Parts: sequence; structure tokens; C-alpha cells
Amino acid sequence: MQIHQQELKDSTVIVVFGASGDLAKKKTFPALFGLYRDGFLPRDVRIVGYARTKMDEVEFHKRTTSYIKNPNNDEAIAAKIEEFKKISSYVSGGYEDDPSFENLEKVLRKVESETHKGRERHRLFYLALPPSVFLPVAANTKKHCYTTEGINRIIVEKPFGKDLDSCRELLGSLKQFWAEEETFRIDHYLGKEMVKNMLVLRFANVALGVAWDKNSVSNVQITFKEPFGTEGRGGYFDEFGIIRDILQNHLLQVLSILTMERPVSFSAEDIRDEKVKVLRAIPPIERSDTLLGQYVAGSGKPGYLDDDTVPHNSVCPTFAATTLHVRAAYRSVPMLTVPRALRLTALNEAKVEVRIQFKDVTQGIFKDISRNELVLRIQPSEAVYLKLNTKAPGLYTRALPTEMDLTYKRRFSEVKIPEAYEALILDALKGDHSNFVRDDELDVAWRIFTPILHWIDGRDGPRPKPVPYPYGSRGPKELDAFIGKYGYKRTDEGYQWPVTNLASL
Ligand SMILES: NC(=O)C1=CN([C@@H]2O[C@H](COP(=O)(O)OP(=O)(O)OC[C@H]3O[C@@H](n4cnc5c(N)ncnc54)[C@H](OP(=O)(O)O)[C@@H]3O)[C@@H](O)[C@H]2O)C=CC1
Ligand SMILES: O=C1O[C@H](COP(=O)(O)O)[C@@H](O)[C@H](O)[C@H]1O
Repeated sequence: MQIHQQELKDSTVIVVFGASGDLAKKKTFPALFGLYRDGFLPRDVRIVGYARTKMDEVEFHKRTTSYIKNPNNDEAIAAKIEEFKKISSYVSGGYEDDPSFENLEKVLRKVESETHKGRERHRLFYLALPPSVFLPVAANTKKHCYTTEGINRIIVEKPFGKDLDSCRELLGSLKQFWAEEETFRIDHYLGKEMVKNMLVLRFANVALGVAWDKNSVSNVQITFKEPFGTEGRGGYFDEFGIIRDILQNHLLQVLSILTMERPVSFSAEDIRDEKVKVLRAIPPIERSDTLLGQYVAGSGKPGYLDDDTVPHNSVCPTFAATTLHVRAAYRSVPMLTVPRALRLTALNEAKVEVRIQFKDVTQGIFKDISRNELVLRIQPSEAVYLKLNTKAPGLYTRALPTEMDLTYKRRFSEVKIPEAYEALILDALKGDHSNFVRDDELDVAWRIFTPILHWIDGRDGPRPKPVPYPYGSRGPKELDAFIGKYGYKRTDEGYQWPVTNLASL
């Protein structure tokens, strides 16, 4: 087995940079705990948090365990949390200076000499940091903390640049220090259960596979909705914007898995080769295929421009609907899909789903009936449901829209669905790159989005003005007409489709 595919089964230190931050608190440490609790972390693992903030270990443990769920005060979980605290420690230091990293190296050696005596010593570095410090931390880690006694890996969070050129520059600089096989670029959507299910649904089911092409599919929508606004996070949001935050990475990853050809095998490189191929078949997004919106006050909540952290005249979109045309001419059965990828803030619900709408039945007595739709609900509450027509029970023959419903909470009620970050950290420990983003995937992803981003940034002339939509609404009133342009037909308004809010299940 090659070294970069080796599973780190013991003697590993996991270093979390940015340990004082939001991601570390909400996702990284809870995921590490979940893996620890279920016995998936390496034997004798040690976790070292690192950031500039000065705090003692009590404060550090308070932060890192504050998002770990134990709603019923289960004693076994409480005991595991105490154990988890004992294997985690904190070091404070800068991101740019040599002495801070020399000190970190000393701490790591001490931890290793206490726990990993006489064995190989592996290190996994997790950069839960803003992009402004990715490079110095990657460089200093390599210079001062790269072990020669085992395997080194580095996990990096998005955003990987702001456009094609800055991404190439960042990737090129990181490559000076870290080899591709040591680098794990996280897009946490690739760790979500339903996203991982897409390859299985597509390629392990003849019944679905045969209809997955341009002859049967009319259009595909990938939807991301959040029911809250920027609420104080406007500084960050206004700089990166909605497309860089969600569409260019998370939703494009979903799209590539949805439209790629069958890979030769489930190996990381075979999967990623196919993703790159299909992304290369997507031309840069046209301005005319874009609908931009910005929320205004509604439902008793302030508008985007009322947020003190947002510039008063900002035209940053908080809503974006874009259409990508997949021109897969290299395939024997080309697939032309028209996905609408959109991210909406301050809307009426939280939901991420893929909706594949099939074409009309064009002949015979049923030609005016509802279209089939296959919906993959990524969150909340994973589900796959197929909207189809059936004979209305009774003495008459009439087609009635209904659904075949695979709601995970009903069908797999005994199974714990892993958190995306749990799945991804475990993959990194195993050396499995399948669910991480390769450098050439990023390049082609930025090529698709850079022209409209430059337009939105005002690089080519005046910035486009987003259309308004009220906080808590479905989005701009122009949305239905926009979707309609690409063939989407809303079917049977009177029919009650499965509800999204399944909290009661
Ligand atoms: N939060 C989330 O839900 C998600 C975040 N991400 C990505 O993860 C990374 C970290 O995100 P998040 O935790 O939210 O970020 P934070 O803003 O919370 O930053 C993390 C830590 O980095 C340090 N830091 C913050 N700003 C700077 C700065 N300008 N210069 C140097 N150090 C700084 C701070 O630690 P200290 O001052 O103590 O050193 C902070 O606690 C980002 O790349 C983000 O895009 C990805 C998906 C989701
Ligand atoms: O990367 C990001 O994702 C989150 C949404 O992630 P989810 O797992 O809750 O769907 C988003 O809120 C954040 O702005 C963005 O940076």
C-alpha cells in the first residue's frame, strides 16, 4: 500500500488551528468527539488546539464541548466527554512567526513522547482558519512541525481563492510545502449522507440509471435555502458573497456527482477524473442565466442593508439563481441538464434538495398529467422520493399524482446518520481522497463562475443591482418566471407533496 493511502490507526496527534473559532467549536471538535465516542479515532490519539487567543484549558474545554449534544444527560456520554477533555489540550501562538511554531513543535514532541513512545508518530493538521492565514500556517507547519517519524496530512477549509487566478496562486503556493497526496481540501457537502448516496443511487440501480439522461430529464434544480439573514456576519458575507460561499463549491460539487459518467472504479482518482470531465463540459455561466436578489425588511425582521456590518449602499446579492448547461458531447448518450443552483438567505425555510424533473408523457390518453420528479433531500431529514402517477383507486381510470417515499427517519430509524465532518475527518485519517476536492476540480469550478463573479464585483463595469425580496419570503417574485424559462413545470397545485419539516417523526 502506498504511504498516502495508509490508515492512521494509532500514535496520531491531530492539531486544530483556529481552535478558538466558530467552525472549530461548532463542527470540528463535535465531529472529533463523535469519532472518539464511537471508537473511530486512532488508538492513543491526542488532540492539540492552537490559536492566538489566550485561554486556559478550562476555557478551551468549555468551548470545544459546548456544541456536543447530550440532550438526555446520558451518563455514558458525559463520561466520554470527560475522557475527550483529557486527550485534548491547547497551545496559544501566532500564525506567522517562527518562535510560535518552534514552541508548538516542542509541545507536540512532549505529547508524543508521553503517549507514543518508540512507535511511528503521525500528525494530522486541520486548518479551521480564515484564508488570510492559510499560507503562513501551511508554510510554518511544514518548516517546524513536519514529523520525520511518520505520516503528515493537512486538511484545508474553503474558500480556495476568490476567482480563477487567486485560486491558482493559492494552490501553487500551498504546493510548495504540501504534496497533493498529503492535502485534503474539505467541501463538507461531500461528507453529507445524501450526497454520498448519489453515486449508489445512480450507479447501483438500473431502474434509475436508464432514465438519467437528456432523453428523459427535462431539468434539474439544486436548491439551498436558509431562513436567516446575515445578522451581524455582514462583513464576511459582503466580501465573499453568496456565490463564493455556497454555489461555486457545495452546490457545484453536488452537480458534478449528479451528472458525471459512471467511474471505472470507486477509487478517489477515478471518481474525481469523472467529476472533472463533466465540469469541463459546462461553459462559464452567462449573465442572462442569472437572477440576483437582496432581501429587504419583512416578517418583522430588518433588511440586509439595515445590518450595521453591511456597507449602506451594498449591492451584494443574498440570493442567486444561476443556470448551468451541461454539454457532455463526449458521451455516447449525452446528458443535457439545466440545473438551477441557488442559495437564498432570509427565506421561509431551511432546505437543501436536488429535484430532477422528467419530461412530459407526450402521447396517448395521459399526455396532460403531472411530470415525474425524483427528489433527493439532503437536509433536513434525508429522504429520496419519486413523484409518479398512479391510478386513483376506484371504479374510474384516472391518473393521480402520488409518491414513493424513502424517508430515512422512517426506513432507517435505528441508524445514526454521521455528521459530514465526522465522515470527512475519518476519510482523511484513512488517506481516502474520494470525498475531498482535487486541485484540477477547483480550477475548472472557478472557470465556470469567474466571469459572473467579476461582473457582480463590478470589474467589467457597473455592478448589477439585485432585485428585492422580503425577509421570510420564497424569494424574488421573478423566480417562477426564471425557472420556467428552463422548462420547469409546476404540477398539480392542489396536491400535497411530502412535507419538509419532519421534526415530528
Ligand atoms: N463557520 C462555519 O460554519 C464554516 C466555516 N468554514 C471555513 O472554515 C474556516 C474557519 O471558519 P470560522 O471558524 O468560521 O472562522 P473564524 O472567523 O471563527 O476564525 C477562526 C479563528 O481564526 C482566527 N482568526 C480570525 N480572523 C483572523 C485573521 N484575520 N487573522 C488571523 N487569524 C484570524 C481566530 O483565532 P485567534 O484570533 O484566536 O487566533 C478565530 O478564532 C474558514 O475558511 C471558513 O470559510 C467552512 C464551512 C463552514
Ligand atoms: O460553508 C458554509 O456552509 C454553511 C451551510 O452549511 P450546512 O451544512 O449548514 O448546510 C453556511 O451557513 C455558511 O455560510 C457557509 O460558509
